[in-house]
Amino acid sequence: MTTDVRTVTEADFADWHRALRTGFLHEPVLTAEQLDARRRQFVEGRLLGAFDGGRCVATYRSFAQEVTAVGGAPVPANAVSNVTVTPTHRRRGLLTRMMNRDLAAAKERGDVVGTLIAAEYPIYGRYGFGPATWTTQWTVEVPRAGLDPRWSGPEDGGRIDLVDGEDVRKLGPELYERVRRAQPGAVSRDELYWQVHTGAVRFGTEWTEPFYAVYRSASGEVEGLVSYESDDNWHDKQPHDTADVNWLIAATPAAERALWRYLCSIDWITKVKSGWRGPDDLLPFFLPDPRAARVTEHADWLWVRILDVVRALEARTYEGTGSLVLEVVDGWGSPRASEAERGGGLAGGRFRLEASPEGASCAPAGGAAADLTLPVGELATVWLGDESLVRLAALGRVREEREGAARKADALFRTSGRPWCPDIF
Ligand SMILES: CC(=O)SCCNC(=O)CCNC(=O)[C@H](O)C(C)(C)COP(=O)(O)OP(=O)(O)OC[C@H]1O[C@@H](n2cnc3c(N)ncnc32)[C@H](O)[C@@H]1OP(=O)(O)O
Repeated sequence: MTTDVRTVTEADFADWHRALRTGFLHEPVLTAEQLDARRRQFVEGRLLGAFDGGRCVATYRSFAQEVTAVGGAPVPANAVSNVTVTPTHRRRGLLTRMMNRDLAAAKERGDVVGTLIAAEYPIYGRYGFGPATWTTQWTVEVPRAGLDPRWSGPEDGGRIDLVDGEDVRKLGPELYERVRRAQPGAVSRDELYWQVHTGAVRFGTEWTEPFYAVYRSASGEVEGLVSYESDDNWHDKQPHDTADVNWLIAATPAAERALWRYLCSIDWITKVKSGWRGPDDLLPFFLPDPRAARVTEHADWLWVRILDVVRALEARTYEGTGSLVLEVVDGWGSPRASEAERGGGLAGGRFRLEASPEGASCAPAGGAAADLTLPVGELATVWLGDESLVRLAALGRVREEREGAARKADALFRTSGRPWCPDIF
């Protein structure tokens, strides 16, 4: 019997969710209320499923998103999520079929990139995605940090107040818009994001009501928000509580400093777990002893798939000045996929990039000699400025066609701040 890959209708929704939960090894059945909450994510045509004898055995969802390019421009993205194949149907090419179909549709629609957060590193490179941002978690040993225990609020005239979820739904969206426009790699959030992350809409995962704190500057401007939980951990008649940060967003270093300082000042808290931060986060250096902040996790985070090289390269800014001819190789190599299914050539070609701090142009380079040859996934890896072409050349992942081209390209592509995506989706 053939397995049919097709778009999912409202009638398939419960079955599709059962397959999704099964693929992620979660309890397979959702309550009617949880299903209703999830219906808000339903967009006709953007959910795919594979069906075997009428039963859903694979899931895939994409949705419209914007990702911030270097310099702050929002770039239209096809965000990919909810990818699962039921264990009984794995390694028969179902993901490949869904991915090919969706990326071709995204290209057709005019999306510039695809984005996703990869569950496992080896899955998505074959489809032309590359890891474009990284993330780090720290655990701060508060007693070792060297902080003054008498601290009772920001010294800069700002203030910190505790608020509830409803306040966060009011204050968060505007603050986040400011944050994401200044943060390459950050992605857009819709209203549902704020509802889910403040417990107003429950998708079926466990919910513990967190604490929320807001930082306002001396002039009363909302500049930072944090959501955190604590574990009520006492032993030997001593508190050993951990403040576990769900998320912290700050539009200014002052807000960031004040919120971390606040978390490290809470009585009973001996550890602060930072949650997923950008790898060059300032947190350790807010502490008199930065070694009190130990890196506990470090991993690739946002993966990008370039769908339109010209628009992707023109959307970002460049700190250096120069001209480069790039041979971008596209097409992936699943031996089981037919040529039509592979979708190779979605974005490949030879392009000339002329860049300077004043602006950039990119156009097909015709027969001009290439400076660098690189797979489309490696272009994604350098697009947000986080990887070095010299390193990629040393690894044999890009090829210099002209000596010194990788160093020259680094001078254009690399950025002073590292990209970061605060979200998981
Ligand atoms: C954005 C997100 O949603 S991330 C979440 C991803 N989902 C999960 O991790 C849930 C558990 N895993 C799964 O459901 C499945 O294993 C999937 C979705 C990752 C892969 O689905 P499949 O249908 O088995 O993939 P498919 O058969 O199309 O595989 C294509 C190729 O990728 C390879 N591949 C697929 N998954 C993996 C993996 N986890 N690790 C290494 N290689 C993989 C296959 O071996 C195959 O290679 P080949 O063509 O050279 O033989």
